[in-house]
Amino acid sequence: MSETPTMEKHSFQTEVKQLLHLMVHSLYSNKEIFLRELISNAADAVDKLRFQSLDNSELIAEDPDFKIRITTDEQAGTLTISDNGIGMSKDELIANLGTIAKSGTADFLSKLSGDQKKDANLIGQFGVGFYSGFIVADKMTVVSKAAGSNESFSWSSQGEGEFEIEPSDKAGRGTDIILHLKDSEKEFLNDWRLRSIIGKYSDHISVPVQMLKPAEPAAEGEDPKPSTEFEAVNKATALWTRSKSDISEDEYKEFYKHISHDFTEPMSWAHNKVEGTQEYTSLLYIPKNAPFDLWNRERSRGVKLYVQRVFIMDDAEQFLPVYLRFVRGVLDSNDLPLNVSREILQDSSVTQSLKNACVKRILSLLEKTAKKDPEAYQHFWEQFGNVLKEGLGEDFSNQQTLAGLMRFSSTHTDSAKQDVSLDDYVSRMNDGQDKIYYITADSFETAKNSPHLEVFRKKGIEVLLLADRIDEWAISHLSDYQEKKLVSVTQGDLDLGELENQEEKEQREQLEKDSASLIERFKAVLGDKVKDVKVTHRLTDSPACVVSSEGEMSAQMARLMAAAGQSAPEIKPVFELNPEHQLVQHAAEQSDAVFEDWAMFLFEQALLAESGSLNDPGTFTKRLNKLLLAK
Ligand SMILES: Nc1ncnc2c1ncn2[C@@H]1O[C@H](COP(=O)(O)OP(=O)(O)OP(=O)(O)O)[C@@H](O)[C@H]1O
Repeated sequence: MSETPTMEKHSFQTEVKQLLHLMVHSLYSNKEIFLRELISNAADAVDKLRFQSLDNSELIAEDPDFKIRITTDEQAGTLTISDNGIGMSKDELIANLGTIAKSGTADFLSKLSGDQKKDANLIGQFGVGFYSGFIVADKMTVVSKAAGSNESFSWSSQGEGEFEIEPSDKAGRGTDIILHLKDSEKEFLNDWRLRSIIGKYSDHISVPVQMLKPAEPAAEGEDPKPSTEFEAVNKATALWTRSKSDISEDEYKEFYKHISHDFTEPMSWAHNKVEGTQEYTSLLYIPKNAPFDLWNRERSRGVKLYVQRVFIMDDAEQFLPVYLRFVRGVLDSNDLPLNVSREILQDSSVTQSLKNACVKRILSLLEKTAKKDPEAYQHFWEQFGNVLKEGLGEDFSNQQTLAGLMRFSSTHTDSAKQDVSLDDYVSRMNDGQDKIYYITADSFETAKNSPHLEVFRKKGIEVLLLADRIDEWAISHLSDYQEKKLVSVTQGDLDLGELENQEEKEQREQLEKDSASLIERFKAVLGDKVKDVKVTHRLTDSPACVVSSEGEMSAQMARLMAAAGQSAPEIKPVFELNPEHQLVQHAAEQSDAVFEDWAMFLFEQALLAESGSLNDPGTFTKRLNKLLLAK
């Protein structure tokens, strides 16, 4: 007995519902992009089947010519995008067209403010994809038959809460996307309008996109006969295979949108054909804006891999390091086998040398942009700088190039904007200065106002102000730049070398001698709370500060580890005292009992300035009040 065909109703995942709603409203002014997205999906489906058919030619035996067809039905008010690609099973229809797999989506959507919800660029970050059909359609039907299967299914929805799925009787493999156009969107039935959109968005797709030939002009007294023959309306050559000089900027931009599903234009790209011992073509793009899930080091990344023009896989991450996870592009190799798998890629020496080449191209593209268009580079830095910083610790062979691409805040402007390069810094170094000084802190304000900077400010020595979470880790991997050591101003003994003159050195030594007994008094009170107590050379206006010892983990790093739930070693600071400061002199005049309060107070105050918090703020406040009231 044959089973009765049954219709099932399913609900969209909550995120899909939210996204659908936002998309229809925010992208309305760019509504024609739905066609680009659906043709793009159709081309991907063809690419996937072409790849599978390398192993199993049976899959395409009955219909070997890949194509995408766009047809309209004026009376029904429908526009259909058909492909003879890989198709979808019932389960795939439910999973692919009912959920969004990207992690972090719900979180991202819930954080959007009212204005952001209307921002096409933000919504566009998602890769608008299939759901964009609902911008112009009040109902979508998807009829699909997976390659190699006898069953086909029809999925349909009005783009609200639910979709329906039922068996269907589609003849050949592949997918038909049928858009039931809204009354206001009937312009998309117009042959000329469709051809112009396809020309604009889909020329570079290697699969032919076909439409019916225009009707033959009728002989006198007869009705024009509608054509039944199809013709390709796009160029149908893969963009990267064409020569650079034949490709317009707009074509490059459109191709980026096709491969990235990004709604905005790329910042820049590098297209290279390489012949010789290795033969490959790479077309790599740097996006303009960061996707919402850039922070996620596990997000899908990498390039689209082709071997001899045949699509092999999406997101081939072997060709780009994690710190370049924002790069999109295509790599077409002549040296890899067609049956290459992710496992083979992992161990292949071809992969390694292609990866090195891709990294070099991206870094030199960034260098070029930084030089030629500092404003664009600044925007890039604000979007991707923190990801690029990961490279300092992960890619030692390109570390110096990466360091040159970094941008920092510094005491030169005291602005939170990160626009100082190490080259800028080096070019401004004082006579006799042989080190690059930096400070790391939890926030820009803490860094900027840190007492550790006093002597540097007094002497006009620039210090880089580092306050991003990753900075401490990243900078700890960079020991020097252009043979200049990078030195933290909160770590180790401060040695200003030639920046200090003979007279200053002598004064300092004298002060150290004169303060020996005071230092001992402080040591007696602070005991094992500190590693040591010393006379400072860093401070001019503050009474005291804490520093960490050279070679030891910095306090900032220990805090980051603790915040990340890791066990960090207990770090005892070195307490540095400014004996010339009035408060320290006042403390020195007190009896031992009162001096104890002063010593503790000065110590805790220094901790506070350095870290922004104290373990026991209550006792600190009580002590402070007591000292304020003391006669
Ligand atoms: N014509 C088609 N043939 C086969 N599968 C398709 C087709 N259109 C869509 N799909 C499947 O549905 C999935 C979801 O499509 P959708 O356009 O929403 O997102 P996407 O293409 O994966 O990525 P993005 O969100 O970046 O656009 C695709 O990944 C694909 O598996």
